[in-house]
Amino acid sequence: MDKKHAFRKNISFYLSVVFNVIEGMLAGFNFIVLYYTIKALITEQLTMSMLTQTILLLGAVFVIRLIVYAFGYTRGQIGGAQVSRILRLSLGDKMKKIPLSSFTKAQIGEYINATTTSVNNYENILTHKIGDIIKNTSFSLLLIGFVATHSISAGIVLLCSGLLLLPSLYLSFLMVKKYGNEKKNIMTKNTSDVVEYINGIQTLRSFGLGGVKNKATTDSMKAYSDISYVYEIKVIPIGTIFSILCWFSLPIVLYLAGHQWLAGNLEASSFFLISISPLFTCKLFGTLFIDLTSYKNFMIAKRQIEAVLDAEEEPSSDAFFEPEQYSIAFHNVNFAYSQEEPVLRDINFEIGSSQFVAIVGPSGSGKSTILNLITKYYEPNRGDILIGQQTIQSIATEKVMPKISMVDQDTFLFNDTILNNIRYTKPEATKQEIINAAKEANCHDFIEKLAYGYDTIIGENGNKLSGGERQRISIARAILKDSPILLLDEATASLDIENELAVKEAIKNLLKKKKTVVMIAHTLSIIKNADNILVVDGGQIVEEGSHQSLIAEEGKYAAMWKKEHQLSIV
Ligand SMILES: Nc1ncnc2c1ncn2[C@@H]1O[C@H](COP(=O)(O)OP(=O)(O)OP(=O)(O)O)[C@@H](O)[C@H]1O
Repeated sequence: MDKKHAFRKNISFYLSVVFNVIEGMLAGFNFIVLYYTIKALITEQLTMSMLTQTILLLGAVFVIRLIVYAFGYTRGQIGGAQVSRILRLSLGDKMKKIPLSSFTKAQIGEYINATTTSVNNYENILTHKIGDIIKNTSFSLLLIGFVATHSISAGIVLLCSGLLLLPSLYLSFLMVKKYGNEKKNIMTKNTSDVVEYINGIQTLRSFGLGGVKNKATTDSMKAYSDISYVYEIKVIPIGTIFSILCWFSLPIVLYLAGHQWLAGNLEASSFFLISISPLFTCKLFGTLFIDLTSYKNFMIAKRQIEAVLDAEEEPSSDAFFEPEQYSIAFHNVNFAYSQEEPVLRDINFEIGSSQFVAIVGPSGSGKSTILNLITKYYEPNRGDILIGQQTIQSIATEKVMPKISMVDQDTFLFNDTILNNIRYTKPEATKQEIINAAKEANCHDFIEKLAYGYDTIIGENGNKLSGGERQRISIARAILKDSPILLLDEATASLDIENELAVKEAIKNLLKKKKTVVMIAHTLSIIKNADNILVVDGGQIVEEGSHQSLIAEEGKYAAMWKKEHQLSIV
């Protein structure tokens, strides 16, 4: 869906504009009726029947106005809701196309604000602000026009007081541009910080950094309240000065109308009408100033939505991807998360279809990055990655991902039942298939012991489960998905002995399946039988071979093996 279509207004919106103009006119009509009643009173022509007719007329206008208001309001609400629905769908659609590498901490705040606050604000412009602005403008113009038919000079004064809106709005728009944008940026950062804070609340509390001591979040909240204060401080004086200047129209109009009346050029009823008109116009102009400033402010929301809709998309491709076999190859692959720091340098390896290859190496050496490139979370800066002899850079992520199962260190679980969490990778799976996968993943027994078994809701990101249990659920997902490539990031070192053994057993069951397996191993005993072991250090493959050959080589791998065994003896 293109950007133009996402913001396109609909017939309901335009109808609400028409109804708002009519409502503004009808509000002015009351004023005119009042004028003729007063005129009849002053000229002593007011009779009971005339008064009754006037009241009936006002009653009828009131009912018509009520109907027009109801229609205008409902149309405006429906129109606005339809636009924001299309906007939300467009944003959701866009999110699917944005490369995963763009979901950085800063961008997350931007995306959350764009899809929530900004869409709400933009909807508010359509459903309330535009209608109010149109209504008040048409009422003001009708009033000024009516006054001008009795006294041109008074009409000009009222018009001039209205025109004071132009310089005032120019100044307030400058403030909105300066501080409104800054406010938006701070709010975006604030959202990112709050998301990070909530995600890390357990860790923060364990270090006693929960409340006010969490400086980053507190600072960002303070920065937001500071900028909001500065913004108000800058805009309020402009509105106040405008109001004061606008109210000068009252004595001037009084003087002009009085002068005309004394000279016998104005009827008493017209004098009365003209003298009270500034009371209405000043109120209307004040409201217009506030509404137009808010309108400008809300337009920042529109730009924030536009920025997300304009974000660079992953290159799409119609290329076919159904390889006959699932070998994986890296040819001279170079990669850096940021330009200054290369993470992988000239990586070359071949993994035959259905082979089991392990990657080992020190922390930060680039092991997970290799998996991130196979899953297309990131694209290499140089070199080629091939699956089944097809270069995957030219293939859409959604075509590659179904061929890969990933068992990561950070298992993401939904706040749903265990059954649904496992089923996630194969929505059509039967309960029996899920139970079989859970048995192979070594989690059936602990699930059965839970009060509601497979129907147990596991909490936000599975927080009711232990680390080992979460990992086994993730393995069950991979078993159920049954894709030809399996990427594993084994992280059993942080588990207690019971969980470590259970996870290792589950991994062994997973490895029995005939798949192309790439496994990052943090403990070496589990990969002794791998077809090939890649030893990564400083973003390069420094050794490669079977367990026996690497031990015989007496290099890095042999040293790691020795250390692990010394540790296990201790
Ligand atoms: N998203 C990222 N943005 C920027 N730098 C990153 C990102 N992810 C990893 N890095 C950096 O890239 C380097 C390699 O990280 P990687 O996670 O691939 O190492 P690893 O060998 O898997 O480490 P570990 O065994 O500790 O998981 C590290 O210096 C790390 O700080």
